[in-house]
Amino acid sequence: MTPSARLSAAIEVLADIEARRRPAPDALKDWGLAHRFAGSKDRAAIASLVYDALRRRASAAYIMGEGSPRAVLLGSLVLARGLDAAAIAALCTGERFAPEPLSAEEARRLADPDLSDAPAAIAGDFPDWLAEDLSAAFGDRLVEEMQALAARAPIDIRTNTLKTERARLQPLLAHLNPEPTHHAPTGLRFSAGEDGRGPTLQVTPEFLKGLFEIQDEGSQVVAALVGVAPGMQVVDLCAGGGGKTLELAALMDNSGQVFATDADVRRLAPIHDRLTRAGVRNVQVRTPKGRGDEPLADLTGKIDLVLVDAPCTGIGTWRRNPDTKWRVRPGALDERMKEQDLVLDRAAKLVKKGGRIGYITCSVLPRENDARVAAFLERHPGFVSVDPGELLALAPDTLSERDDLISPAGLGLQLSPLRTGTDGFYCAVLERSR
Ligand SMILES: C[S@@+](CC[C@H](N)C(=O)[O-])C[C@H]1O[C@@H](n2cnc3c(N)ncnc32)[C@H](O)[C@@H]1O
Repeated sequence: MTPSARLSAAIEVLADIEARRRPAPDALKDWGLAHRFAGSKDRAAIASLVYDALRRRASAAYIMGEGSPRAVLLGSLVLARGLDAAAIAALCTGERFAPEPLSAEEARRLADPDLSDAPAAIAGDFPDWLAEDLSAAFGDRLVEEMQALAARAPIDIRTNTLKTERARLQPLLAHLNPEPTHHAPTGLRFSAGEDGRGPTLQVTPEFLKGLFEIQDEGSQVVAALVGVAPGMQVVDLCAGGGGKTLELAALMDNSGQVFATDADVRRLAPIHDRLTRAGVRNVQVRTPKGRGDEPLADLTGKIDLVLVDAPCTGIGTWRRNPDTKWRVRPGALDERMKEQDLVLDRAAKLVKKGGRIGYITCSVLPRENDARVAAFLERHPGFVSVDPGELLALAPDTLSERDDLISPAGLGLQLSPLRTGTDGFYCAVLERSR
């Protein structure tokens, strides 16, 4: 396919997403099935155009003066890819599969993309209804923070230290140009190429041998801050597919015990293969046997550390999942907050005296973060929150002096693309004092 034909295809996919309110991956898959002549490079390039357009949907519509799929796509070529009006006009020839030529109005707007008077929700590309929450999170750096969350994300991996070390892994992947991550001690980072796509790491022999896991650097950092150590009895209460379980096992050097579970058995299912591939030997998976089953009943009051990698809106991962930002609704936020309270209450039962809960979200909203911790402390007077200064002391050297990472109500730490070059992650630790 020509670059112009890919633009037309991306406009078609954006129209489908809008008309049928579909998740972007589903719409892209359908397009691929209906256009089997398109090769994998074409499909990847179209996906990248669609994701760039979704990342900048509000600002692209603003500079173009309208929100049609074509306008958003054209606007995003300027905002996300730095193309100028002449380059875009050269792609929009109207010939064969190319988009129609630019109108005079489109050409004028593309030549002068001005966001200086745009409201914060437009300049920062986020839904209006979240303005208050996000202002509470970021104060006068709101627009800068949100623009960083609307940029493309690199791909990070975590070296599986049960099998190798970063200095040995990096040369094996040298053909893909990884750089050591700035903060996480065992991470490597791959930049996205010109088209916004990173390397397909899952097909490398090193991945298949379990030498690394794909995991954002922020996720790597927060899981290491909750104070896990070899020999501990640990519960990973929201283990899902096991991303953090694998990191816990590595940090514990395969000693002690991790009990991994999740309310959703389908999400938990892939964990078994991942544990095997990674050479993990200290994890017991506890799969619930139907609704209402408590597979951890025998562990009440016995656990040193319960990791709560809580269900959340995922706003901190908007760089990677830009369509979710336009689909998240206030009702979903309310639901997630209820689940967060429930899962924290469940964790409280498991912790022994002097033991801890590590509460993690990939959100930047204080209502999912500090406010949930504060509400938990109200409900559970036997717990205290660990001073975030102590968490910083455990952090890699590059972060240990970063008081600016302390969350707005001072109960935890907040990472973000602007602050730490990672996804947006929150982390707080609660200790059982009696
Ligand atoms: C952020 S995801 C976990 C991701 C996972 N830890 C990883 O690193 O790949 C949150 C998980 O919480 C689970 N969950 C929601 N409510 C729960 C509950 N009450 N108890 C246990 N798990 C719950 C969801 O099914 C979901 O898999």
